[in-house]
Amino acid sequence: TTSEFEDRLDLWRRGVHEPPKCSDLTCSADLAARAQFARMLPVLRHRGGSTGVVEPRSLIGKLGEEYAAALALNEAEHARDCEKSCASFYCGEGLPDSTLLETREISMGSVPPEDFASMFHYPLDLIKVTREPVVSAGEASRAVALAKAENVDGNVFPSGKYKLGGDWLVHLHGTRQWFNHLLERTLVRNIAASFPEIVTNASTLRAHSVAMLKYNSSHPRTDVHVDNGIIALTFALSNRSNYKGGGTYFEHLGESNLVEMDAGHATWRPGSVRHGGHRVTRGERYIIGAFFLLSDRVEHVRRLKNRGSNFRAEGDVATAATHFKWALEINPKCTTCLKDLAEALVVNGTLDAAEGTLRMALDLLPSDSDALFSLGVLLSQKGDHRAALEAYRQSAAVNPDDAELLYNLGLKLQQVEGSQEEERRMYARALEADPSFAKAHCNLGAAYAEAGDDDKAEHHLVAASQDPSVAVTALQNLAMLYEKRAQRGLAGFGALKTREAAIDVSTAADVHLSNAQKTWDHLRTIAPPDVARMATSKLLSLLKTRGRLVAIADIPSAITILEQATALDPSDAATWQALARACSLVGDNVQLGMTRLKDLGGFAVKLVPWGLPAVLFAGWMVYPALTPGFKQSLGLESPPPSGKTFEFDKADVGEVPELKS
Ligand SMILES: O=C(O)CCC(=O)C(=O)O
Ligand SMILES: [Fe+2]
Repeated sequence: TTSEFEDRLDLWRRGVHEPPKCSDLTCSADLAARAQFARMLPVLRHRGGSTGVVEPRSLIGKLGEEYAAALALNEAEHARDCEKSCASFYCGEGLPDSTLLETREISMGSVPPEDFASMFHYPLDLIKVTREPVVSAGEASRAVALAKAENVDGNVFPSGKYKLGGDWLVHLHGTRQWFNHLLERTLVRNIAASFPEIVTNASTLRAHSVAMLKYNSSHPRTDVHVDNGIIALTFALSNRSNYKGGGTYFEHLGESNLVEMDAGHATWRPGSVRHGGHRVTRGERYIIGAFFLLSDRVEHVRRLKNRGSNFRAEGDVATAATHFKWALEINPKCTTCLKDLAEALVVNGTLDAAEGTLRMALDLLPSDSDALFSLGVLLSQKGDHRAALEAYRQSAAVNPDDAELLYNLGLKLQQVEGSQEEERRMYARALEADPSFAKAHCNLGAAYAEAGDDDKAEHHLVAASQDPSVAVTALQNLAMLYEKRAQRGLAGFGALKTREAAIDVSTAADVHLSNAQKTWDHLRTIAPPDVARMATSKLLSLLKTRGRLVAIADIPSAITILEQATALDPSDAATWQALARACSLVGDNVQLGMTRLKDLGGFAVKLVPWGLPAVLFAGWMVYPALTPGFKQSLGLESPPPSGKTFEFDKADVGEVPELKS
């Protein structure tokens, strides 16, 4: 029927070339899978999508001398990179008798390659996956062994915010030799044959940025990203039985369409398709990733964009934006250029223009989780929190275990919907994705503290306090948490009838107060001046409370504590008074207490109302003196003053603010 035909056509355009097998039971499942393919829409909308692409040199008249100079710089860089490639990697036509491998083809989605876009045509079935292995599994495993002998595992390899094991092949001499043979034997001719639109001759391929990468459960995945070359290769070296998870993830295809390859298989594709190494949960997965240049074609779009990013990194936003605009003049559908430009516009404060630019990127590539994330950040900055929440939600639907995204989503859920449980769930998911994510620890700790789950709150706040980026907020929350615990322990203290009971309760509460003291003290040493001042005043009031509380069981310790308080603030009369009382009780020797107090200096004489005979205070400290006045005089009728309001603070760490590209 027509609708079946359309379904199949949709699937085919998405690279699913074999129609779903339709027995009664599986048919509905296939349709459900197809429903997931709503990302298909832009392919239809942007059919014939390379319209507007312009030959770079033809723009010199319009864009002027600086642009012409930038193109010349691109050409010089390109020539240098090609030369460098041939110094390390095979440059030649490949063996003439190497047979062409059979591949299956998958659509790269709605947006053609960023460079030479007009040369490609829909359905853009440009992701090639081998149907037969390029080398045997045995040879692949020997290559890994060779690289291991060359210490490939000794290095950490960053991919955005994630890390993998692995190393560049230029550092692994033997492995590089093996790879070069492979280029010569099969890869060069096969890759060249896959892209007749742009590869004039197999000898124009120039490999660069070639690395062996290792995934395992501690280094599980890459960011979703684009590769830095017109053509990219992923070569699988481990059998699928060696690991769980893994595979190459293409964002426009979704998690249910991973490209999974056994050892010896490979995929090659345009570098600009958004993809990543999918999460490995067990075992080890080795691959080689390689990018290719074409010696007779300069990738002006990619090079302008990269140079713009370099200017951006140096803080020159205006020049960066000019480069992104130039790249967009050549190819208006360069989505990474649009995202980079949006970021530059945000820095310039032109938020509406930035939003328009981001929405153009999303119109071309609605499944771009980074563009959705950036839109969320942008809308949040514009104060449209509900729309920001929606953008984060959409981003999470595409990229469900991105730590920063889940974290921002958690914040926004709480802010917009007041949903504390959902908020905690998102922070917890962010920490599953990245257990060392300090902001998520900080806010999850605060969220648990708000919910009254003290143990979990303490665990996460302690973890966050180790990281300088959030330590100030985390320590503040942690100190308040300890005070809150002490305060809870002291509830009903005023009604206790025996000294023993009072000692039990106060000793238990003092564990928390002593933790709070250490925490405020730590905070004082690391915080900026205004927070340090606040921490000092908190510490002071805490010491006064502790002094009174500890005095019930242990007056000499109370004296030490109160002395610390007077040292912190010698102008506080009440502290001197409490110290005088405590001193006067040491060994029931009022005289000693008086002497001690005088020794402490002129302040005491000035501030303590000596009209009251110290001897009268003697009775105060001996619990129980059962009159309410007695307890009041200790300041223990009500909970400790330093912890009356608990507003756990998340605002300081805020949303992750960077727009991504
Ligand atoms: O591990 C994969 O499958 C993808 C790795 C990757 O991003 C690449 O080879 O460029
Ligand atoms: Fe990649």
